[in-house]
Amino acid sequence: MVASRPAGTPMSKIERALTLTPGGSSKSKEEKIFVTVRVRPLSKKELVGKDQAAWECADRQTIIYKGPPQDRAAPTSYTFDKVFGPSCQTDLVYKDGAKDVAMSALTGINATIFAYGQTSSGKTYTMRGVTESAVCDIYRHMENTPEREFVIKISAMEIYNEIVKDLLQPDSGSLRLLDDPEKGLIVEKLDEQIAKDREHLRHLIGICEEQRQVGETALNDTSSRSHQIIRLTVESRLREVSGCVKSFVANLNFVDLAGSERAAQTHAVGARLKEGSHINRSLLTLTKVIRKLSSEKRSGHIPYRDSKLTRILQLSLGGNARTAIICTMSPALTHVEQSRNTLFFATCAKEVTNTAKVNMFISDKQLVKHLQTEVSRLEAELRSADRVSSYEILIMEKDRKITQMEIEMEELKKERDNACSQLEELRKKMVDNQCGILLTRLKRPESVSHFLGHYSQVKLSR
Ligand SMILES: Nc1ncnc2c1ncn2[C@@H]1O[C@H](COP(=O)(O)OP(=O)(O)OP(=O)(O)O)[C@@H](O)[C@H]1O
Repeated sequence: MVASRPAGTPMSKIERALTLTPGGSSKSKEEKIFVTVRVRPLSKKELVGKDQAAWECADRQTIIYKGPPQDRAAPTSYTFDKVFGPSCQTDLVYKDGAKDVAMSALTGINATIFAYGQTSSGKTYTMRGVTESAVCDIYRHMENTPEREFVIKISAMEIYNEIVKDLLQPDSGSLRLLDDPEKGLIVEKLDEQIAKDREHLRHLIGICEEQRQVGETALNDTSSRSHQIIRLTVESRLREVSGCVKSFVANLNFVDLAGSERAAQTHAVGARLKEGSHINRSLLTLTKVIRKLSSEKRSGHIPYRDSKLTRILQLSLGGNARTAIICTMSPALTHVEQSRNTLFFATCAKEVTNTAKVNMFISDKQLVKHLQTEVSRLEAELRSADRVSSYEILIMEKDRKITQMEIEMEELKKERDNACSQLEELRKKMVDNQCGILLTRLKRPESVSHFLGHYSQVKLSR
């Protein structure tokens, strides 16, 4: 069975793909997107402006509005898989909100961690920590699993004004998205590098972050103006196995989205305003996709193709991946409208179901080796089959001869029986003839004594 390659994996050595569970059957697991909300502390600016904290985490899953009364229709309480308050460290956000999903990539399951929220709500702050922790855990797992050989590759892109750029090769210009019927979506010419070790991977991630478009807005001095996707491709296979070696291959995406706010709130003009419209187009499509996927009847057109962001992340939105979304928000009362938008997005996202599979691949090299072994085995089988069939022909020939002989014997028996009955008749006739002759003679008296002697002889002979 040939399966599609994880979307966006650059053209690599993997050409043929199997989508199988480790047990061998092709199974997929349905699972809702794991949605968490992180509320950051009030910022210096907010404190100076005497802003008020309008949100509180009531327990580990519920966030409640505790500001002055507002629109009656607006909910005052929201429930998610986890909520993290202002005092929560990123370590815990990672452990409870992303680790389980991220580590799936080590067993061949595509995984994506998103950060969604308005500008300055803490997306980049959160994603940096989450990525760092995930990298540590990946290398720890590799060290603790010596029986498997791992290869970690990294590629990274940003979507800025609906243009896809390579963060590892900033001079490569705008990259095209191609739809491959077998491999899924491909980001053409996207550079992919093999991480030699943990430090090298950290270094490459650092390069990506430096390259990202940032700008100053009214809400954030170093606001990320683009959507950033750092993609780790995790390949692994057992070191010592004979026969066909299947590898686990999965993508692990760390997605730091641009701010979800309205342009007016950032007082954007000129370039920032243009960015805002493009950012919002991508985020608007993301929201539409999430809303459509979360609706009860999921049928109908899902507008993945309306933005680059949703095309690239299609698998993570209702497809073959496990996904966690960390929604970040400011506790400030002044941002309550944006925070409610974020919570509405999070509410829809938690209704989206993904169907993740274990992705197993056989490289061309491995496949050729396996096929050669298989051909040799079949040839040997064929040779022994030849020997078996020559014996079978011999036995069939003998059987045929036996049947022929049986038929001949049957005919011979019949012939013998016929001959016997003819002989009997002949004898009868002979006796009758002799009796006739004797009766004629009996009419002459001199012959009586001769007849009696002869008659006793005939009787004796019968
Ligand atoms: N949980 C937190 N604890 C302490 N400081 C935080 C937290 N979250 C964010 N910050 C601080 O708030 C500021 C804005 O955060 P960050 O840049 O991560 O926001 P963002 O959502 O990525 O914004 P943008 O969309 O504009 O890029 C930064 O100075 C960051 O250090």
